[in-house]
Formats: sequence, C-alpha cells, structure tokens
Amino acid sequence: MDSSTSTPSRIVIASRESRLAMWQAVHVQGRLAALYPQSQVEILGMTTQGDQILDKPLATIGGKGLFIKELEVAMQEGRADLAVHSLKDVPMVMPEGFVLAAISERETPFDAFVSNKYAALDDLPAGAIVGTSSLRRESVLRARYPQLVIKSLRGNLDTRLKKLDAGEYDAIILAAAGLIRLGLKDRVRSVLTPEQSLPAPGQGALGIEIPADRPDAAAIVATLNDPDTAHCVRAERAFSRALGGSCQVPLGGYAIIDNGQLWLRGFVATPDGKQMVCAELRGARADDEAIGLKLAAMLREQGADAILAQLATHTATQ
Ligand SMILES: NCc1[nH]cc(CCC(=O)O)c1CC(=O)O
Repeated sequence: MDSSTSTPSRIVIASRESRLAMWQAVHVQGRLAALYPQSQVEILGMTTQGDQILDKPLATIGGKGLFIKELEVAMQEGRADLAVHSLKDVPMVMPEGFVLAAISERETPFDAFVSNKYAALDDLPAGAIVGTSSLRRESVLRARYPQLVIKSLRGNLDTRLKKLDAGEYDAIILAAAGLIRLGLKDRVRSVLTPEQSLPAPGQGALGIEIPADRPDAAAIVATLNDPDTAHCVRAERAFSRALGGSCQVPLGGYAIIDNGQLWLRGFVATPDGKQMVCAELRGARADDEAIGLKLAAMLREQGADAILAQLATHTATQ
C-alpha cells in the first residue's frame, strides 16, 4: 500500500486459509474493492500454528494468539496491510504494535446445535455424546445437561462436521455464524438461546487488525467499522480481559443495544459446570469498556475469584 496517496494502488489482506477465514477475507476484499475501485485488493493466505496443531486442546497449546501470529509477522514485514479475523479468536490483550482498527457488523452471535439424529439439545437422551472443545460450551452443557457426555472436538468447520457425520458424536455445538457464512445454514438444527448458552466475547463479529503505526491503513478500513457492534464487543472484551479471559477460562459475554442502551450479560464457570456465577448490567453505549469492567467486578463479588483460582491450579497441573 502506498501511504503517500489517499487511494492506495494495492491493499493486501492477510488471512488464514481455512474455508471460513477465506470467506471472511473475500467478504472484506469485496467491501474494500467497492470502496476503492482504483485499488487492487489482494488476499495473502497462510497457515498458522493453530491450524497445524490439531491433536491437543487449544487451551493447553498457547491459545488464541496461535491463530494470528503468522499474519502479524506478514504485516510487520510489509507483506500485508491488514488481517481479517473472527473476532472471537483475537486475544483480549492485543499483541504489542497491533490494534483492532475496525469491527464489522455481526452475523448471528449464537451457538448452533448440529446433529443428524436430534433436533435440539433437550431431545438428547442420557449418555448422548456431544462434541465441543470450548471450555465455555463444556461448562454450560455440564451445568445444564449433566446427563450428556462431552467429547473433545477440534479442527476447522469442515473437519468437525465430517467427524459428526462419521458417527463419532450424536451432536456437536458450533458457532452459527461460521455455518451461515459457509452456506451451511441447513446444518443448524436449532440455535441456542443466550439463556441456554451465552456466546463468547466477539462471537459472530469480524475484527480488522492493522499495525499500530499505520494510520494510512486505519483510514482505509475505518468505514468497515459498525459502531454499535464495536461498542458491544468492546464491552464483552473488557469484561473478558478483566477476568483474565483466554480460551482457558470458561466464560461467556454477550452485549446488545437494547432501547438505546448497552446491555451486557456474562458468566464464569468451572469446566465441570458445578460452579457458575452470572450477572448483567445496562449502561450508556459510550461507557462500553467501563460496563465490561463493572460486570467483571460484580462477578468477582459473587465468587468469580474462587473459580478463577481453581482454574489456575487446574491448568498448572495439566
Ligand atoms: N473457535 C473457532 C471459531 N472461531 C470463529 C468461529 C465462527 C464464528 C465466529 O465468527 O464467531 C469458530 C467456529 C466455532 O466456534 O464453532
């Protein structure tokens, strides 16, 4: 990208190569191409460590950062100008030197129940095997459906669906957004309500990451920002960050704009679902991060610290 002119001749988007990541990159490419018809908008696809290590739970191999490191190196080396991510996969504390410059409008933020035999979670018989590798989904399932058997499920969306179809699971839980984006909406047998399963912070939204020292790139992606989605996810991410949020903490956080106010709900639980604290808070949307911090403080008052302390010893012994 030529930073000396307002219309760059070339814009390069770094993306992971999974089908979902590519769909998201192509989506942003289309929007940028429409905004800057004189520019050549390209995608640089790459494989990350997170894509390669599939045999271990994400929580034990280093977490979310593993999916974005290679893309950041490409930006640092000037091979790319921006990176498109599922916001859910972006660490709560941005790596030094990088910022989220835009948050685009959200797709359905909810979790989806996917099964070839059953229509909904409530239809599953005792002993049914449900696939998920998210500690958040696991804790919720164990708390509300203790009769079910939770089995680990990793890999990209296609891999996960293949494992379901091969009969390894009676049902799996996936983010509805990913399935919808890939044209697999008909695989969604039912959408879990926020009361059944509160989404992960950022779920369904796209985050555009750029190097912090590239105001030219910030200007180019600024119009992709959806202010209401950005307020909501800022509240969710501040909440998660205040509780040490990573994929090692079973935590959900979900905000919407309701009657002009930001309404944030959140929970923290132990992976076995035996302890869970939930709270909600409303406030002005401009107070997004403050609402997130306050909600985290409310959960701490309810005993979130004890839950987090248990998690610390749990991961230390893994
Ligand atoms: N953790 C993997 C991941 N990261 C983003 C999505 C798709 C949905 C989204 O954009 O939030 C998924 C799949 C899933 O959780 O089932």
